[in-house]
Amino acid sequence: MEYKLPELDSGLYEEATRRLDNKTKPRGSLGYLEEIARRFVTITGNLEPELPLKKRVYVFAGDHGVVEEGVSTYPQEVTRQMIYNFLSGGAGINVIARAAGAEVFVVDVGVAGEVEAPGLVRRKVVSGTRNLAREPAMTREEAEAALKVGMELAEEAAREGAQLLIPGDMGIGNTTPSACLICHFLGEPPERIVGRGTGVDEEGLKRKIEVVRRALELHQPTDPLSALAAFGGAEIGAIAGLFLGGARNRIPVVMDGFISLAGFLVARALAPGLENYIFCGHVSAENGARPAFQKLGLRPILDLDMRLGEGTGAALASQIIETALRIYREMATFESAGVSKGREFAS
Ligand SMILES: O=C(O)c1ccc[n+]([C@@H]2O[C@H](COP(=O)([O-])O)[C@@H](O)[C@H]2O)c1
Ligand SMILES: Cc1cc2nc[nH]c2cc1C
Repeated sequence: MEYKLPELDSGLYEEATRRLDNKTKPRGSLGYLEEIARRFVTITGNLEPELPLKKRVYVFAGDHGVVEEGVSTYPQEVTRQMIYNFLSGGAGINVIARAAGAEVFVVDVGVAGEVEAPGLVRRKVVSGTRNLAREPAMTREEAEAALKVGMELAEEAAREGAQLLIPGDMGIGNTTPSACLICHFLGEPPERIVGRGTGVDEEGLKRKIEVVRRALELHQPTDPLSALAAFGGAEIGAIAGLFLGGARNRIPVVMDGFISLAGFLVARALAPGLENYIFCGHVSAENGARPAFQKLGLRPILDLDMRLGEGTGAALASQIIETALRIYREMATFESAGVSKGREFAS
């Protein structure tokens, strides 16, 4: 199964560059902000994006059978407890999303047990995954269903006029399947990628590396969907689906941290070239994020030692993306402001 991505028009990129070059500043002096604006215009196919941006955060929640191997410092019930926190507006992502003017949706895609709460988007495809160290975390059907949740929510967001999508995650234990997926897709050894997640000690880190090594040996998946099924989890599948659905609808998706990176890699394996349709919000402080970015040639917008997940790094970066677009839309040109052009315009 391969997902076809829409064509990108390099003419739009050139026209956006021309417009930026006419703003009252030495050419290129706003650095990466200019590249962000050009890329946004090219991805959306719209030379005049409307501001403020309509931004949506989807926090996908799921549980992981692998927690029985002692790979997290927190108990599994924190996943569910944090859902209530998200819904009452008190979590990190709620605060950052308010500052960024983004709407937050909380989606149960794989939490263990029944969860009912007003405002919760109920799209459960599995009631917690199985232990990836012993058996596939999900069936292929469950993996496909998780992917579909993200894709359908992206479609809905597109119909409702969203202009920027931010995938978030909540799931005790999910840095372990994420590390498995990153090792699998990038061919990196576990000791370079596995990190401390919520903060396991030295012994916990060794245990986690061993679990990932064992899982990679046990499963050896041969296609992207079986990799997602083997390692899990549902929230990672939904994140992958949001990336695919966003790209299909020409809505930029902003990658968050380590879990978001794992979801991106699943999606990119299904849709080669996906990196051209997304922004990397930040580089997570989790061990493997930086080497993975280097290998992929990805440039994060922010590098703030964050490792919370929930979409926090991406939501924060969305403010930089919005500011880049304001520059592109609102800055005066040399002509409109009556400012003399430099010699660089002669060429
Ligand atoms: O986003 C990140 O880079 C990140 C790095 C480490 C931990 N987390 C969050 O912490 C939880 C997973 O950590 P752990 O130790 O339980 O695997 C999960 O809810 C993630 O959102 C997130
Ligand atoms: C409290 C807490 C909040 C989180 N948010 C994302 N992952 C998390 C993990 C914990 C433990």
